[in-house]
Amino acid sequence: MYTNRIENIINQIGINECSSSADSLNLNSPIGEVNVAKLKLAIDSPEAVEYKDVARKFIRDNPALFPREHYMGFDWAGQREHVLKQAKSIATNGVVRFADVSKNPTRIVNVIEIFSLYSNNVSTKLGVHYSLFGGTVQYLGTARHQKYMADADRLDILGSFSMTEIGHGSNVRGLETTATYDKQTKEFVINSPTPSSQKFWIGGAGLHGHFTTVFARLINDGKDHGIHAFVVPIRDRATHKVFDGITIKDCGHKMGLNGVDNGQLRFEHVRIPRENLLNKYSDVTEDGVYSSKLSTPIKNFAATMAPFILGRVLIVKGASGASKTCLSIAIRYSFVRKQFGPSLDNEQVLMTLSSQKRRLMVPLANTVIYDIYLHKIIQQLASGKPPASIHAHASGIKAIFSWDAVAAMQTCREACGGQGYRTANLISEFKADCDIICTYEGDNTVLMQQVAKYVLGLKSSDAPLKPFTLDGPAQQLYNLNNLLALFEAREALLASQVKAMIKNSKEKDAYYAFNAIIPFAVKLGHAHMQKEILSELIQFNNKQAVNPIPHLTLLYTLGKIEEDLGYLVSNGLLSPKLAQQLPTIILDLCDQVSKVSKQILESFDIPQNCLPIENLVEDLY
Ligand SMILES: Cc1cc2nc3c(=O)[nH]c(=O)nc-3n(C[C@H](O)[C@H](O)[C@H](O)COP(=O)(O)OP(=O)(O)OC[C@H]3O[C@@H](n4cnc5c(N)ncnc54)[C@H](O)[C@@H]3O)c2cc1C
Repeated sequence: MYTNRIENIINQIGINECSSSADSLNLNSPIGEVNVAKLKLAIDSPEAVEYKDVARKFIRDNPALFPREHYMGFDWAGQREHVLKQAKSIATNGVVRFADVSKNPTRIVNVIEIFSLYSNNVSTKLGVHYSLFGGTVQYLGTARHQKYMADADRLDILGSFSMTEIGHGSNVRGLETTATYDKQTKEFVINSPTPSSQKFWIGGAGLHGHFTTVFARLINDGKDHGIHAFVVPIRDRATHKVFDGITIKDCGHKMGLNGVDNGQLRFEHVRIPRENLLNKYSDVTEDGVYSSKLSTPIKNFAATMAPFILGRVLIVKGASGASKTCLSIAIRYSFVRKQFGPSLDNEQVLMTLSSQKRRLMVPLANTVIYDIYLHKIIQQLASGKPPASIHAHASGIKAIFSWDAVAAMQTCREACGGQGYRTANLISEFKADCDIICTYEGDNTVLMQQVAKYVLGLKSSDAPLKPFTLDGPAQQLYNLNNLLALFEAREALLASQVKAMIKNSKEKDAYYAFNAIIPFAVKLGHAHMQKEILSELIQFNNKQAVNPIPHLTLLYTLGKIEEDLGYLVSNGLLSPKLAQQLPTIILDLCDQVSKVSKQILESFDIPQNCLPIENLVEDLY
């Protein structure tokens, strides 16, 4: 039935399956006509378009809840209350649902993307509750934990996720909070043994939360079994009073996301029932026998981190929504704002400037390409049996999309000149709210090392290097398969260089040997992700050539090659002659994409109330 629904949508829109291959796509010719409906379906994905449209409709139908002034009329406390009101209304109307976390992740991640077209405050408030709290309970819990779900679904109770401590952020294995089993009372005792073990930054716990999932070291009979997750009630549902033994402080005003209440939590010998251990993988019997389905504490730890995959996809969706709105604001402005021209009585709009096209079209291409790549990760997640690669690839796309999104928002701000700095024009709000996505749910620099370690662990990284140089006429740079071969050769070379550096390191200890080469590992992570994305996009374009996605794929790819020109040329992977031609090819592509950029923005189908009230320039013209 589900397949039929997708086929129906495809038939209605008339997507031409398998009409051409990336080889035969002539990317050295102008972009043909753009059909906005087809493009929307391709970017949103046939599986998700229906879900996204439900969320779009909800925003459009509720202008009082989603005013075009966003949070400008509120003080800090008022903003938090309004974000809670938005989240509750979304929940009670069934637009976001707990069951989707495990049964239909495609729905929840796409719905949340649409709310981030409006603001990352509301999408984060929802993401923390549904994906971090709900995901932990659903992925790590068992039938005995389902009792929380019905109330939590309607946001009658609010959940949070307590992993980070003041002393340990990225290094989760170093957490100090303890959960000691007391077999006399059949309870776990949750304790913050040191000042540095206080939970910090816990989203949703500062003001509103009733429950939190605490990540703590499970101690049984004096033995430390490593990090496990526990459901801990923190506030009384009826009185909202914080329970005895728990101290909660507000983390204070932040650079952004001030509609989300982040809290600091300290536990002093807080007792919870034995059953509150999320026991999908490990358990302690009533009489105190610990068992685990996983053979080692490291494997148990890895399983405990599983909910992060959904969380990371949600973060990327947040970056995607915010980027689309900011790009929409900046590009629309560039089509109306006039400045300079051949004469004073013939001033031209900003979008006629080659520099404006160059700055805005590359981020626009990146946003579309990352979005399409994400379809694959979401499908893997939704399959219920994701491949082993999903952890590395969800981490990798989270890191590169968030880095590029934050850079894109700065570009959008500058592209609008002084108007970009005006709060009412919203870019500053998105920019401040999104900055943190580079750090939370895994710091990007740390995540990219995980991608590198994944690549270094692949058998293919031991294969002998094949000589490779991309050379010849400029036409070579228009062929996506050539560019994929270039990306494959770069990844293989980097992997062999990183391996050699570690092997030949003067450091005896493996930790220090890796530490000495982290920047190269991060570079390898980028190289791998760029190759994966291009490979996926070639397959996508081969199946359905929807204008202008093949040209956007080329622009994304050439942009990434240009960012790494030094390495590619100095290592002989790209000829200096082709490297010289690259900037003009990119500029020409940006010019072409700018001509269809309004249709691309239309395909994002951003509800009007997500956008600034005056479209920046109506004041002026
Ligand atoms: C607004 C906000 C909301 C949050 N919400 C939550 C929440 O709901 N629940 C929760 O549990 N946590 C939450 N966090 C915490 C967040 O996940 C952590 O901030 C994050 O994991 C990074 O940890 P840290 O801040 O301690 O930075 P650190 O880990 O101390 O990192 C500091 C710097 O050192 C670098 N670094 C660290 N280790 C390495 C390494 N091995 N290699 C290279 N570089 C390294 C990092 O790149 C970074 O630049 C939130 C944080 C914020 C700011």
